[in-house]
Order: sequence, then structure tokens, then C-alpha cells
Amino acid sequence: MLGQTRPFRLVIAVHLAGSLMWQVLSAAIPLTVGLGFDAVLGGERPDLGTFHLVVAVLLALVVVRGVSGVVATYSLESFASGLEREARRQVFAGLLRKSQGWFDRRRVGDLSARATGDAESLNLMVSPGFDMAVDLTLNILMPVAFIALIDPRLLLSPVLFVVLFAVALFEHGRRLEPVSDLTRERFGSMTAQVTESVAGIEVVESAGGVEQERARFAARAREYRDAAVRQARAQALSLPPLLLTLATAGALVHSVALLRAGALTIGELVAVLGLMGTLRAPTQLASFSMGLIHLGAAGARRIMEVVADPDDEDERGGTHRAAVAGEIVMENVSFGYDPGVPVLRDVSFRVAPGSTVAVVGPTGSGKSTVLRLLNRTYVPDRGRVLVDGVATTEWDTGSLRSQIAVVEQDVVLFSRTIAENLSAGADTGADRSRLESAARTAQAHDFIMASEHGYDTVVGERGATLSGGQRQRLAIARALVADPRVLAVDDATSAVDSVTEHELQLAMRQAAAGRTTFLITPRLSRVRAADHILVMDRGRIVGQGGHEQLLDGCPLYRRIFAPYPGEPGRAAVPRRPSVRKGTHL
Ligand SMILES: Nc1ncnc2c1ncn2[C@@H]1O[C@H](COP(=O)(O)OP(=O)(O)OP(=O)(O)O)[C@@H](O)[C@H]1O
Repeated sequence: MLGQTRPFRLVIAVHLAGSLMWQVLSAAIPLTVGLGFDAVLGGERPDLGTFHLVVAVLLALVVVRGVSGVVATYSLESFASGLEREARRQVFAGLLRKSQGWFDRRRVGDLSARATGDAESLNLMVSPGFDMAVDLTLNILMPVAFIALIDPRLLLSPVLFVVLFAVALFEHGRRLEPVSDLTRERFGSMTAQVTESVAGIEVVESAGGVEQERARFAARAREYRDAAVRQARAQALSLPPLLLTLATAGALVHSVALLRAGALTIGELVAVLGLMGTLRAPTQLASFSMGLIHLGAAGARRIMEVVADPDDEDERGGTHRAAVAGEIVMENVSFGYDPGVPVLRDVSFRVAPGSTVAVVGPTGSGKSTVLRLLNRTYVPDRGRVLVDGVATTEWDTGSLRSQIAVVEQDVVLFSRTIAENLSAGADTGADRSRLESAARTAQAHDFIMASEHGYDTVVGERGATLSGGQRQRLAIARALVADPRVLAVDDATSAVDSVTEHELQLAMRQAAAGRTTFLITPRLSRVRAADHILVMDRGRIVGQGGHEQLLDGCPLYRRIFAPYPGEPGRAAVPRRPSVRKGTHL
């Protein structure tokens, strides 16, 4: 956290100077008032000359104090807002560096909460939290110093108070820490709940789950409230105000004794009590300021989990950068998303550059997972995935992914224009003619031109305004804009009409030209046209080769493509869209 404050050193220095000035002047004011009392009451006759001078000095002190207050507040606010903005920027940059596996283990809403609520808690930690802490320290030390100027013997009560106050505050902080962590964590869960319900609003509303979601959200909101109340209770149960009352009583008794002994004037007694009085506000605010600082620290811990995560190192990959020719080899690859749950077991195959490979198998057999290992979206637990003879872990991730495009069955589109969506995968903003040529190859150009603003039509969030077949073709077009050497398409659109099917088939055939292509499809016609077919069952390859060869030698393949009466060419094994978490941030 301290490292993050480095760019703000100047504003922090200005703030500290302004605050110090404010505090010195605030403590000087009661002292000057004491001089005024002495001038009027101290001698035989009131000394009006001195009194008028005291009033003039008081006025000057108030004006200068006001100016230092403005400077201190302004510099503090720019520090607080700057830190919040910087934290947000770093969270977002950190998120973009994370691997798919990292996102799989987290909830999208909770991650958004880190960039919003947690970053805001840093702002509050600085202003008013940190501000109060600085004020509080000066507010306590200054009066004590001025009391020492009046009579060092009077330091007894205030110094005792300061020591006990520091101990009590430290204890208070220790109690606050776990409660603050809990409060921030529950805020994250609550936000995650809203995000998930809204993202799945279609299901919530159509399946009659509204009441259930309402109850679920109410429970999350209640948990957050409970944590916040616990935090407030921990803040309220603070000892310092009681300590101050005792210290003030002690100082009064002590001052009266010194007054009686003739060691103190009445003006000095008034000044001492005034100075003790100035300790009240910082004492009361101490626990509030501690609360804000601990909440900010809890937010900072959650932010640091995103910003400084060792996952980043893995995601950068190796150093190998080269033009991909397109040979893909898997050597005894085993992989599981969760430890101890293998999804792929001992998968091996070789694909020559430029050939087309169809991957078939029952639902959940690991077909999509094979594709995700090609461009290092995930890394195998055992074995190697080789691209042109080099393991994907040794490839520079950027170089590898710009040449191997994977089109997932669950197509993600942004609520931007079609042109912007198409150029999302390209390194630099692709020009319109490249977008159009990719869209033509993917059979998407015609329906794009038929929409209201052509390539400038804004698609709804996640492509809600498009049909499944259109989304799929846009995704293929997007993959083609970067002109990848390897194209892997997970095509779940089994339930499309025959015109769309024809267009998709054409799109795939054109897209496959000149590149190594992987295709997951339930359509026999497309499988049959492939150069090589991989048959998967429960994470293993149970057969590979050409269509005729597999019909002869692979019982599972025969079963899958046993034609349905009246529906030739459809796979007999239904596919389900895979559930992928965390991809719609
Ligand atoms: N992100 C993930 N996290 C955890 N498990 C996953 C994830 N994605 C898939 N799985 C699991 O891995 C297994 C294989 O999934 P995969 O999507 O590769 O199968 P598939 O053959 O493509 O299935 P389908 O034909 O239904 O798309 C399944 O049991 C699935 O539940």
C-alpha cells in the first residue's frame, strides 16, 4: 500500500504542512484567549491595550488557520481520489492479465466489487480516515505541548491519558481487523449476487425464480448489514472517551491545587481547561477513523489479491515467438479444471498443418477442453501440447493466441458496434475492408448489411439482439480478422434451420481453407468431410482416423452417427451448451 502512495508524495506533504499549520494555530487560539483573560482580570486594572492586541492577533490566527484548512482539505481530496482511481486502474489491468483458470475460481460480481466498492473504501480510508488520524495525532500532541509551556507539572494527567489512549486504540484496532475483512467480503458476495441474478435474468424470470432470487439477495444484503453493524458496534465500544473524562477531572484538580499555591494564574487555568477540551473531538473521532482505516486496509487486501497475484507470471508464458505453420501434437495430455477431477486422460494425437480435424463424442467427454488447451487458455497437468514442435508453455502467450483462434460455443459479444466486436481480437484496430472480408468468409456480411446501421449497429449486451446462428458467424468472423493459422470452432448450434445450417457449413468450409482447423459439430456431413476425426469418451480418445475407418473400427463412432430415422446426418448424442463461469466480466 505504501508503494502505491509514491506518486502522491507532493500532495501528501502539502496536506501534512497544511494540517500542521491548522493544528498549531488551533492550539494557539485558546492560549491567546488565556492571555486576553489575564490582560482583563489578572492585574489591579484591566490592561485594555494588551487586550486589543490579543483580539487583533486572534483575528489573524483565525484567518491564517482558515487558509491552511482549505489547502489541507484540497490536497487531501486529490490524494484520496487519485489513490482510488489508481487502485481501480490497477485492478482492471490486473484482471486482464489473469488466466481463464483464475477466473473460473472466482465470481464476476465479487471481482467488480473490488474495482468499485473496495477501491472506494481506499478513498474513505484517506479522506476522512487518514485525515482524521493525522488531525487526531496533532490534535492530541499540540494541546499537550502547550500545557507543558504553561507548567510542565501539569503534564501528569494529559501524558498519562495519551499513553493509555494509545494502548486502548491499538487494542481497538486488533478487534476491528477481522470484522472489517468480513464486511468487505460480504459486500463482495452481495455484489456478486446482483451480478449473477441480472446476468441470468432470462432464466430467473422464465423459470419463475423471481421470489427465490429476491430471498437469496435479501439474505446476502442481511449478511452485509450484520457485518456492518458488528463493525459499528466494535467502533462504538471504545474506551478513550472515558479515559479523557478522567484525565480532564485530574487536570482540573491539579490546576486548582497549583492556583491555590499561587503557581498558576486564573488565565492559565482557563487555558489548560480549554486545551484539555480540544482533546475531546479527536478522542471521539479516533474509533471512527480507525474503522475507516481498517475497512480501507481490508479493501486494499482484496485489491492486492488481484493486482499482485502469482498467476500473472504463468499467464505471460514463455519467450518463443514465431509464425505458426499449424502442426498440432498432443502428447499424453491429462488435464482437470479442479484438482483431482480429471477431464482429459492421456490424450495423444497429431494433426498436420492445414488439415481439418473433427472432434466428436458424447456430451461432457472433453471435446471443448481439448480446444481450450490449444491456445493455452488452460495448461495441461501432465503431458504436452506442441504447436510446430514447441510446447504451448514455452510460447509467448500473445504470439500464440494471435495465431490460434478458438471460437467457443458460448459466444461472448460486447455491447458495442458490430465493427468493434469484430476487431476485438485484432492487435491493432483492423480496417473496415479486413472486417468485411472476414465477415464475408464467415457468411455474416449479408445479415450485417441488412441490420439498421450495418457494421455500426450496436449489438445488445452479450449479443442479446442476435440469433444463435448469427452470433456464431460473428464469432467466426471475429476469429478470422486476425487471420489465425489455427482455427478451432466449437459449434453448438445444432438446432438451426437448414438455411442457417447451410450458411454455417459454407462459413466453416471457407474459413478452414489454408489453415489447420478443429471443429466440434454434431453434423455428420461436416464430420465426414474432415481429414481426421477424433472420437472422445470420458476424457479419452477412443478412436481416430477417417470416417469409413471409424465406422468399421469404433463402436462409439458408429453409435453416435447411427442415423435417426427421418433425420439423416444428425448426431444421435445430444449436446448441451457448456457452463463457463467468469467469462462475462
Ligand atoms: N470451466 C470449467 N470448470 C470446471 N469444469 C469444467 C469447466 N468446463 C468444463 N468442465 C467439465 O469438464 C468436462 C468436459 O467438458 P467439455 O466442455 O470439454 O465437454 P464437451 O465434450 O465439450 O461437452 P459438450 O459436448 O456438452 O460441450 C465436463 O464434465 C464439464 O463439466
